[in-house]
Amino acid sequence: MLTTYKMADLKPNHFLWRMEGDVAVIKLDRPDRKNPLTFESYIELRDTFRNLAYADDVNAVVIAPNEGNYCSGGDVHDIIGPLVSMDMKDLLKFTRMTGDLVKAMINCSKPIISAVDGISVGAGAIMAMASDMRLATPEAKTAFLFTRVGLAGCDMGACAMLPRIIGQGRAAELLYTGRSMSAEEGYSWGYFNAMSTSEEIESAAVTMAQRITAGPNFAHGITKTQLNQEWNMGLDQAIEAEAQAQAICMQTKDFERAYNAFVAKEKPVFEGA
Ligand SMILES: CC(C)(COP(=O)(O)OP(=O)(O)OC[C@H]1O[C@@H](n2cnc3c(N)ncnc32)[C@H](O)[C@@H]1OP(=O)(O)O)[C@@H](O)C(=O)NCCC(=O)NCCSC(=O)/C=C1/CC=CC=CO1
Repeated sequence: MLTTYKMADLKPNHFLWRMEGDVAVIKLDRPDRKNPLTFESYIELRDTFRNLAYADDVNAVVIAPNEGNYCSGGDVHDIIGPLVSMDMKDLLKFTRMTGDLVKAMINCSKPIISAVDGISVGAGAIMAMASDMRLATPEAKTAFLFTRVGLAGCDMGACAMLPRIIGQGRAAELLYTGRSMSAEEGYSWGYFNAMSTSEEIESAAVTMAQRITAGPNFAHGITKTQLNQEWNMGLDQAIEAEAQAQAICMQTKDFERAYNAFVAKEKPVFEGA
């Protein structure tokens, strides 16, 4: 039998988390350094997103800022420094591990919303980008600054994801120069879905997540899968994939509940299957 469990069973130690109803709110916990990622937090986030599919109590995730900043990327002292003297085998192990965090977020069947305040750079910017939706405060500064540390802009899927969100030319500029994208630019380019204040961004993201999780969560999982898998499909293949996916959704009780509620002129109550 497939094991099912709750968010608490995942026992994360390297980031903060709490539940807001069926929304898991997680945040990095190094506010004095603007919340960089350590080896441990990368791995724990990767494993958490991998396992969230089986957490019965979680229908969506919010990645929130901590003390005014989202994430300052890989920890320069604990991670970036040691990379300079690593051999190719270990470097590849590291870059694949960081890429696996993005894969885990994309493949996680629960919607992920990032609430971006203050600094969101390097791997932090990628984590926000790999989320389904993003909110920002006017203070949000987003930079894919790999080029500024002598590396290529194509890290953790950036060259695949960013052009799809903001367009090829804008993505090229940000990835070549490493310059900061302001919140205003990000909003006008469609990178950010909505704006909020520092005081309210976390609750705004939770409210947005709960508005989604009040809907048919099994079907939302299908939507997320198709949104991400159809990148690589031609239209014929996408339409067939959606035909199969929708036929599966039509077998759920949630679909029947929505139909019955419509006929009875009532609001449907979804149960996630
Ligand atoms: C732009 C900054 C993030 C913020 O600038 P500013 O607002 O002026 O704040 P500071 O005074 O610089 O920072 C406050 C303190 O935090 C420390 N700090 C900031 N970022 C980090 C970090 N990433 N790691 C460790 N510590 C950090 C900073 O040193 C200050 O501490 P003290 O008060 O003790 O001096 C700016 O800080 C900045 O540019 N930071 C570095 C950002 C960076 O280079 N991140 C890594 C990019 S690469 C990456 O994310 C991931 C990968 C993974 C995969 C493959 C390859 C490479 O990298």
